[in-house]
This record gives sequence, structure tokens and C-alpha cells, in this order.
Amino acid sequence: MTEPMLEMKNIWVKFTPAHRPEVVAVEDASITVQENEFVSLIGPSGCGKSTLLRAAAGLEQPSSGIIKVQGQTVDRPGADRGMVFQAYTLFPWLTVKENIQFALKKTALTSAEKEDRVQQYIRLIGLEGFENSFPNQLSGGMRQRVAIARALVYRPKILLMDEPFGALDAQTRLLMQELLLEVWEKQRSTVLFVTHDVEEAILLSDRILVMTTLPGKIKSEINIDIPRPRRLVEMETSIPFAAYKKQLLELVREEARKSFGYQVSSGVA
Ligand SMILES: Nc1ncnc2c1ncn2[C@@H]1O[C@H](COP(=O)(O)OP(=O)(O)OP(=O)(O)O)[C@@H](O)[C@H]1O
Repeated sequence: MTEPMLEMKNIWVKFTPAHRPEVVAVEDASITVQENEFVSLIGPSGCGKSTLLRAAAGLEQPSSGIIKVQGQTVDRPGADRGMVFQAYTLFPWLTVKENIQFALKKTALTSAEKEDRVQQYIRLIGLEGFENSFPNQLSGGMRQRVAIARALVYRPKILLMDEPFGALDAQTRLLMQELLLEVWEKQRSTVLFVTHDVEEAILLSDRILVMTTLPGKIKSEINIDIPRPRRLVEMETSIPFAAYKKQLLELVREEARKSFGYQVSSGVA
């Protein structure tokens, strides 16, 4: 059997902030993501989703547990894992093209190959004509498209996305979800995606992992058996979509209520 693309085994992450009690952000979480699989992590606010994703990226050191990318243990950031964050992380002094090109700096590609690759990704994200614009000349959605192209351009083994559309208005968010779906369906890659938006998770994912309230554990795993290619407008009104949404909202709300310190009373939202 081939190794999973990402394997996280028995991960614990603890924080010890100064003058405050220790926080167990992630408790004994184990997840695997297979090659070309799109997996989302959802859960109530503050449940440890970002911490788990940051651990996968090598940005957070787990207190214990093992992280492997295609069977190789990793304990620091590496080019095998691309990250896209909620905040726009482009270099403001570089143009769109230069921002994307920057990601190829350490690759062995020739200048012509780099140029081709960058153009290919600019086309993929629909930003032809904006190659020479600076980030402050772009809308939030356009900036996030550049961030996605920059993470994909060097073809990491796995893309780690932390609420990448969280800062966008509802309409732009929808367009970005459709764009990501289209890009991913054209060029399959392995993605671990953090969101608190249940509909976004259903639209995009092959599988959804629901986390408990703090300390974050993996509570449930739901396979999304909706055929691809998917389109949100068609999916939204479908019976399976509504059933997944109900199931997932119930799971997340149950946890959110616990974090507010009271128990679920039968079916009340
Ligand atoms: N560097 C840190 N130091 C101390 N505590 C931290 C640190 N980073 C995260 N935490 C705590 O760990 C817990 C989990 O945080 P995390 O950001 O992973 O949650 P989240 O599920 O991504 O939240 P949200 O959906 O609100 O973004 C929170 O209680 C948070 O306050």
C-alpha cells in the first residue's frame, strides 16, 4: 500500500503562556490525507483547527506525536508543504508576477521555465492583465488568488489552507470557492483546509473532520459522496447537500454549546 501524503499520529499541542494556565490546544489528534484528497477540518471557534494545521506546516512544534509527509518524518516547514493563510501575505513591494515568481526562487527551473510556469498560474487564477500590478492595487479576492497561485506554483506535495476566504465578503468568497474548486478539479492536489463554514467544507471536500471544542480532538469523520465536478448553485439545492449540512451543523453546534458551558437540549439550534 502506498504511504498517505500526510499522516499525523497522536498529536498533542500545548501552550504555556506567561502568567496563565497551560492550554491544551490539540489532544491526541490523528489524521491521514491521501494523495489528491481534499480534506477539511471544521469545528467551533478556538478548538485548535489552526494549531493542528500549523503543526502540519511545521510552524508549531507538537508536544508529542509524529508527522509524516509520504512516509518521511517532518518537524519543520518545508517546500513539500505550501501554506495559504487568511491574512494576505503578499510582498507589497513586488508585483503579482514577482510575488508568484518568488516562490520559484530556490527551484532548479531555468528562467524560461519559471516564466512559463508563472504565466500558467496567472492564467489559472484569471489574473491575466494584472501581472504588473502591486498588491495594493488589487481587491482582497484578487490578492488571495495570487496567494493561492504562489502556493501552487512550485507544486508542493500538500497545500495547507487556513480559512483562506475568511476575510472576504460573502459574494467574493463564493467566487473564490468556485475558483478553488475549478483549479483543484483541473489540477488535482492534496489539500488540508481549515474552515468554520460548513457549506464551504461540503462544497470542496472529499472528507470532513469535525473537531471537538478545546482541547481539540477529532470527533467525527464524514465522507462527502457528492460527484464531481461540483457547482455550488446546483449543490445547494440538492438533497444530499442538505443532509450533510444538517449532520455537520449538529456536530459543530453540539461542540460550540459545550464551549459555552451548557449541554445540548434536543435539536434546538
Ligand atoms: N501561541 C499561542 N499561545 C497560547 N495559546 C495559544 C497560542 N495559539 C493558540 N492558542 C490557543 O489555542 C487554542 C486553539 O487556537 P486555534 O487558533 O488553533 O483555534 P481555531 O480552531 O483555529 O480557532 P478559530 O476558528 O477561532 O480561528 C485557543 O484557545 C488559543 O487561544
